[in-house]
This record gives sequence, structure tokens and C-alpha cells, in this order.
Amino acid sequence: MSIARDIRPRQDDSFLATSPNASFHSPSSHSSVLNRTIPVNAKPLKPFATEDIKVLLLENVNQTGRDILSQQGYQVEFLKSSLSEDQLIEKIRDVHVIGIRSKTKLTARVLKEAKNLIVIGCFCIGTNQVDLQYAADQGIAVFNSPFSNSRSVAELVIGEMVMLARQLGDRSNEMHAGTWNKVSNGCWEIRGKTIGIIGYGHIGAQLSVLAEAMGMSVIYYDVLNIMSLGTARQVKTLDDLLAEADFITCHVPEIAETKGMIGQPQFEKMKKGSYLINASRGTVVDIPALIDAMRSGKVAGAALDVYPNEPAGNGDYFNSELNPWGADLRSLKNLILTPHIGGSTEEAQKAIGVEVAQALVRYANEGSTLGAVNLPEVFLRSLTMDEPDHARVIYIHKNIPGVLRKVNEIIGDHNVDKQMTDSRGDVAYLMADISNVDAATIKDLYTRLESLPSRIMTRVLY
Ligand SMILES: NC(=O)c1ccc[n+]([C@@H]2O[C@H](COP(=O)([O-])OP(=O)(O)OC[C@H]3O[C@@H](n4cnc5c(N)ncnc54)[C@H](O)[C@@H]3O)[C@@H](O)[C@H]2O)c1
Ligand SMILES: O=C(O)CC[C@@H](O)C(=O)O
Repeated sequence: MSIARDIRPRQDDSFLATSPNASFHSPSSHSSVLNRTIPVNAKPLKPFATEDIKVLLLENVNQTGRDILSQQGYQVEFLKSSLSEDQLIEKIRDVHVIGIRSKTKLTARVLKEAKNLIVIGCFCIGTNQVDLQYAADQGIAVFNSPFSNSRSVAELVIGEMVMLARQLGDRSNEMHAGTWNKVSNGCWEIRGKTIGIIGYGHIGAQLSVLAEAMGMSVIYYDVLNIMSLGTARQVKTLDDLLAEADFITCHVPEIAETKGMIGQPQFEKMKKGSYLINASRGTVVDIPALIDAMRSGKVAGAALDVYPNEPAGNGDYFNSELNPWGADLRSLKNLILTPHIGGSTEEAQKAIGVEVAQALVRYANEGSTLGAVNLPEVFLRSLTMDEPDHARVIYIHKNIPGVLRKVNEIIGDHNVDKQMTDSRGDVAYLMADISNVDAATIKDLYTRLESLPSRIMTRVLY
């Protein structure tokens, strides 16, 4: 049994002094709910000695996040880069909380070994690097930061459009090599041009507003019907967008439908001399097809921030071993290559560090799944110091008929102050606050819930 799932009684009251911060600063729609319902005298709930909680943070997670987790008394191990699958399997075995960014692949093979893991924090927007369903089936919650770096990506794209339209990358490279090459041929203003945004979500919509302010016409394609901002216009098909846009920019998640979404047939449908930007995920654009389209002059310039294979850490790793077309790509003119830095600003990384670390603490200490991307969102107001003998039961279980009857047979002998349950697909999440319980009762509740066949994970916080 893992420490985090341990229900052993408190040795003393010392961990009451290390209260988790009860406030939640996420700008998400849930924040007002949380802020409203957390009383000043919230009772810290901890089922464990916090110093036993092991946290592994990879990929240079921001100091803000590291501080929040360390202040809880958790044991925090921090690495600057990612780990390979085999290295992760070794490391993850005794970890209760893991924090990653976009490079660390938490596959089913890795998660299978993570016997103590209760929660994953993706300190970024994308969650495609985690096997979300497998995690849910094991009762492991996954949190991310849905929009703390959206503005940073949108600003990068605006800058890149100007750079591509003016061939700034090439001019700068030439000057670095001592060459003065003053040209205007093929150089344009972006004012009056049309930007075609593929994926009008957080980033796409933010970009729409900025591009319009630069004097551009904005069209977008999205699988959802989304309200246009300003004078932007939604087009019906991707082909409509490709035929009309001067600058095409991708802001879709990596899912089966978006893999290879921009390939040779799509390049054929673009206007001659158009520009392509991809700061979403590397698999969205077929890079050999882009190389052909740039060599033929169909595409006048491109900016890539993401690649099908990216190195685990910084260094001279962006070579043909990593991606076979590397040398061909690097030989192209008017091509901006950046190392997945769309969201890499001080503002974004600090905000993400706070948001995700707070979600991890809230989940570990209080069981709230608000904002989880793979479990139903369940929240109960914090217990207060006026409720010293209350315990919070969390029962993550298979979503099959008859479970609640069995659970209520177990907790129904006690005074259930409040209870909430919800399901998402095959997994359901139940939280119940029970009053007037002693250590023996807590142990009994835990053991009986654990013995139910529907059990995925039981936690009792008190
Ligand atoms: N380069 C970076 O550093 C960086 C930073 C942040 C995010 N990202 C990537 O950008 C992606 C988009 O971010 P976001 O915050 O705007 O996401 P979002 O979820 O807010 O928006 C994505 C939009 O794409 C749409 N979409 C999904 N499938 C589509 C399809 N097949 N065709 C057209 N539209 C489709 C969705 O309906 C949604 O409106 C993220 O998933 C992430 O992978 C990259
Ligand atoms: O910081 C990262 O590694 C990922 C940034 C971005 O791709 C995201 O998904 O938020």
C-alpha cells in the first residue's frame, strides 16, 4: 500500500501546522467557486506524513511550482531534462506525484510500474504525452494548465508572421556572416493580408484579436462552431481556409484527427507564396511535404516550433538521427526553426508553476478533482477546524451498476455530512465527509471499501 493511500492514524498534530494553502489562484472558471467556499479556518486534511510524499519534477518545472510543493514538506526531486521510458520506469516506482512538461511520455508501460502514483501534473497545456485513459483506469488524476501560456504562443506567431513576410531570419543570418543584402523583392507588410487560423481555441482566439489589431483579415477553421471575435469569420472547411489565407497557422491538439492534417494535398490547395506556421504539435504537419512545398515555391516561408521527435533536454541533439529529414529542413531559406518555446516566457512559466502545483497539492491533500482532464470533476467544500473528528472518504471506482448501494452500506452506519459523486466514462469518483469518526473507524472504512470489487483506489483524508 502506498504512503499516500495509507490511512494510518496521526502520530501527533504536528502536520496541522503545515496547512496546505487553501486559496486557489487559477484563473479558471472554477476559481470563484473555490474561493467562495473555502472558509478561513479550513481544516488541513492529510492522510499521511507529508514529508513521506515523494514528488518527481522533470523538464525544468518553474521555481514557483517547486516552492509550492516544497513548502508542503513533500520530498521534491527536481531534474532539468526529461527521462527515457526505461529511466522513468526505474524512477517512478516510489513516486506519489509527478510533474512533467511536453517531452516526458507517461505511457501505459511506465504508468503500470507507478504503483504509488496518485496524481500527474502537466506543467503545460498539452496532455497528449500522457496515456490519459490508462491513468484514469488506475485512479491517477491528471492536471494541466489550460491557458497560462496561450498569450505567449499568440505573440510568438504575430512576431513570426512579420519575420517571414520580411525574410528577417535570412537577412539576420546573412549579416551574421558579414553579407549586406538589401532587398525588397518578396517582402511584404502583414497589414491587409489574411491569416487562416486552424483551431480557434484559447491560442487561436487570442491570436485572432492580435492579428486583427495588426490590420489583418482573420478567418478560422474549427471542428466546433465557435463565436467569432471582432470581425473574424469562421469558414466551413479546411480547404476553404487553405484557398483563402496568406498566413496559415495551426493551433489544434495532437489527436488522431490532427495527425498529418497539413500534408501534400493541403499544400496543393494553398495559395502560391503563402506562409505556414506550426506551434501546436510536431505531428500535425507532414515535414517532408513542407520541404517539397518550400522547394517548389508554393510556400514562401515557414516557422516551426514543434517536431515529431524532440530531444529530452538542451544540447546539440537536433540532428538527422532524431528526424531523418533534419538536414533537408535546415537547408531551406526563410524558415524559422525554434526549439518548442511557444510557451516559454517568464510570465507563462511562473503562472503555470503556481497553477499546476496548487492543483497537485489540492488533490493530494483534499481530494478535489476540479480541473482534472481525465477524471470527473468533484469538489466538496473544505472541512473546518470546527469539525475535528471528520474524515473525508475518497473512493475511485469502476462505473458499474450497484456500487453506490455497496458503498453506502459501508459509510451509511455513520453520519455522512455531505457526499458527491460523478462519473466520466468507465471511472467514477466519490467523496464523502463523515463526522464523529475515530482512528479505528477510519481504518475499518478504508479496509471495507478496499475490499469491494469495484475499487480502483481508496483514500481517507482526516
Ligand atoms: N508551442 C508551444 O509551446 C505550445 C504552447 C501551448 C500549446 N501548444 C499546443 O497548442 C495546442 C492548442 O492549444 P489551445 O490552448 O489553443 O487548445 P484549445 O483546446 O483551447 O483549442 C484547440 C482548438 O482546436 C480545435 N480542434 C480540435 N480538433 C480539430 C480539428 N481536427 N480541426 C480543427 N480544429 C480542431 C478545438 O475544437 C479547439 O477549439 C495545444 O493542444 C498544444 O498542443 C503548443
Ligand atoms: O513547456 C512545454 O514543454 C510545452 C509547451 C506547450 O507545448 C504546451 O503544451 O503547453
